[in-house]
Amino acid sequence: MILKTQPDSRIVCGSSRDQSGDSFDATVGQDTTVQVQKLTSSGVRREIGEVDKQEDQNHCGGDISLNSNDAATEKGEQRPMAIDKEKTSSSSSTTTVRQAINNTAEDSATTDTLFHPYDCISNCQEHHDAKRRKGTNSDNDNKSIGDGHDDGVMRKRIERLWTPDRGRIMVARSRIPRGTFLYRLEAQATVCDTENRTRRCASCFKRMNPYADDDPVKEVVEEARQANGGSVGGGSCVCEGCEEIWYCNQVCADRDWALLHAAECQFLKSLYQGIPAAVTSNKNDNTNNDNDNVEEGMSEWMKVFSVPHRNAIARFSQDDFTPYTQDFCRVLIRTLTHRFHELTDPTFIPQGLAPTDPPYLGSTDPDQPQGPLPYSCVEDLVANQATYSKEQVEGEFCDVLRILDAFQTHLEAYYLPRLQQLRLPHHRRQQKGARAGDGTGFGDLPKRPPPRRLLETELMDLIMREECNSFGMYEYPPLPLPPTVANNSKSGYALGFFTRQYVYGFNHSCSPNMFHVAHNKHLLYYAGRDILPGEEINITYLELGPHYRIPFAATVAGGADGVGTGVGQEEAVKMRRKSREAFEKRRAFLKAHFHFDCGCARCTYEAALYSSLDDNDDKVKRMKEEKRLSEEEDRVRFLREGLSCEREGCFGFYAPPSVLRARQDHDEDDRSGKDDDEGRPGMDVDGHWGCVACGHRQS
Ligand SMILES: C[S@@+](CC[C@H](N)C(=O)[O-])C[C@H]1O[C@@H](n2cnc3c(N)ncnc32)[C@H](O)[C@@H]1O
Repeated sequence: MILKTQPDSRIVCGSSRDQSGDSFDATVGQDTTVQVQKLTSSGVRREIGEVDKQEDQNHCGGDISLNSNDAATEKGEQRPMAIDKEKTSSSSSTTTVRQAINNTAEDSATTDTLFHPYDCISNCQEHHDAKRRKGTNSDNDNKSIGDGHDDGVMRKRIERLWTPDRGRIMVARSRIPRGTFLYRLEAQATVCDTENRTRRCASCFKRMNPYADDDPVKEVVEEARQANGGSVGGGSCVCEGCEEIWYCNQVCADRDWALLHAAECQFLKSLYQGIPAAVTSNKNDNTNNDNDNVEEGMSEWMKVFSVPHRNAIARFSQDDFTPYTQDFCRVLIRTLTHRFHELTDPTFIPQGLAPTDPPYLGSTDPDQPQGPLPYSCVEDLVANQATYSKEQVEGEFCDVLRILDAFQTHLEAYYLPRLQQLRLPHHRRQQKGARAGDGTGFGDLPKRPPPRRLLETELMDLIMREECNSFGMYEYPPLPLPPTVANNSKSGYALGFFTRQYVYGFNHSCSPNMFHVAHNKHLLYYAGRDILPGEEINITYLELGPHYRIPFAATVAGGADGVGTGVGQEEAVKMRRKSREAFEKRRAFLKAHFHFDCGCARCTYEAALYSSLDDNDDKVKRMKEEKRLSEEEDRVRFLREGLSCEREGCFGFYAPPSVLRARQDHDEDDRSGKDDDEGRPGMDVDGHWGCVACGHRQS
């Protein structure tokens, strides 16, 4: 593959835009109605379509100099005015955030007003289809998203409020019964993680030839799959262009090519396969130090990048990047590709869910594309700028920023001029020839101006937003746990950057009421227990399985002081210590990975618990306090245990039959539906909750 561009191509930077950050105006009315209005440059509430399009078409010349030292601090997040703290602070898992909500007619939940997800789906589907038939689907095009999502049924059931300590929160407006399968969601951009690039299809994310020969997991998985009558591998193929991205079959390869991969293919190739060292070392070195492995023109092409850009690219290819940073880069490359498509050729964006469609529209059909949302959605995400260390910003983030900036150059200089040719699948390109004037139509390209580039400050914001809003997609190893995963609860296979409000909108809780499980390229959401009107809806950002499944305090304080659980004092102290360690570990994990101090109900409760014990030196008093707290904790057993699978060694959690079925549907490998002694996931979905990992039924 030859990459050529004008040697004098310059990197063009965009017109500067208001970077002052989002601001909110939150007021609490007499009736305790909380209105959160976004006054923002990046546009959630406002009708931004026209404005942003216009802005994005403006671009001005000018060399970009990469100096991102101050990028992280450029955009300070303005915190909105605090709303009534009493109404928003949560003290228990069922805290009513907004009492007034309960009293309105539409919220007084009776059984028949409770929504069943499939009712919603069919209603929305009809609405959507009707619009399509009338050809009015485009009426969504310029609508803002965010609150714009809240149409129809969803608005009645879940709303978004603001709290000063945890930002936007999602609150149930009516009861959501335990087990309700709420929706199936696709990310803005998803990539198979580095380890799974050859195991999972980069388009549908189904498992292909699953494991390397020397991987001990292979045997276990293979056996289980064969027992289920599932097929393994077959028909997988690698992209002919970069030879880095794998697909389960040619259809997936062609689909991904047309949607995304054409834009990134050559760039990924240079990221993975490297560029000649001589080119990276001297900006002014115009000699062609062609390395045999480098295709003709490649080094010429790389000269459009500045030395820092080339060095960053070289670091990626020399494995100076951790696998996670590589994945992180690729997911952002895909996000930028979507933006580029949106701005150069909106008709090209597949007709998936419109921004204003409720996200569960696609629930019944996992093959229905949900499509990426407009880039303005990304600008609505939290970035937690102040929480990153200088080293991280100036090191890893800066490298990623340079790679993303180089990718923008690639899109302008290489991809845009060849847009139509490149979108043809490889084999069709060969047939068509696709030369200008060859009569195929594919070579006659209209000249388009490149869309406005993202500035380096915007790129840095994007990187930070991805850090706070991406979710690992995990699969659960079958029992018995193979040695490689014995100490590792679950193994990630993909990284998804979620911009849909109904994913990123949910805050974390260490005692969640909503659960999600990854299935191929989707996340499936369901209510883990009854969610009451006014209750905040939370998911968990971390593994709440065995690592945190600790004995609850009723047993902890039992035995010796007469609570009667049979646990001796020594044992009780040990358990208490374990419980405290788990608390500290969780908080440290959330701080390190998601950049916030957890303020969930469970952490608030436990923090108070441990500090009251610390303060209490008197032994008798302390034991009394422990007993009191233990009894209290007993009531919140669920908070500790969640839905963790009870089976020894299993890291899964229980899901309702509808979710198990959804995982099974369209999963060719599991189609046989055979039951298996080891309880493979989704094998038995006859009305019982089962573990997503081992299939064990909840007792
Ligand atoms: C995926 S976003 C969730 C939505 C977010 N509240 C918003 O306003 O966009 C994740 C961010 O929400 C905040 N957050 C989520 N759960 C939290 C919790 N339990 N305690 C404090 N902050 C939390 C943190 O700033 C975190 O980085």
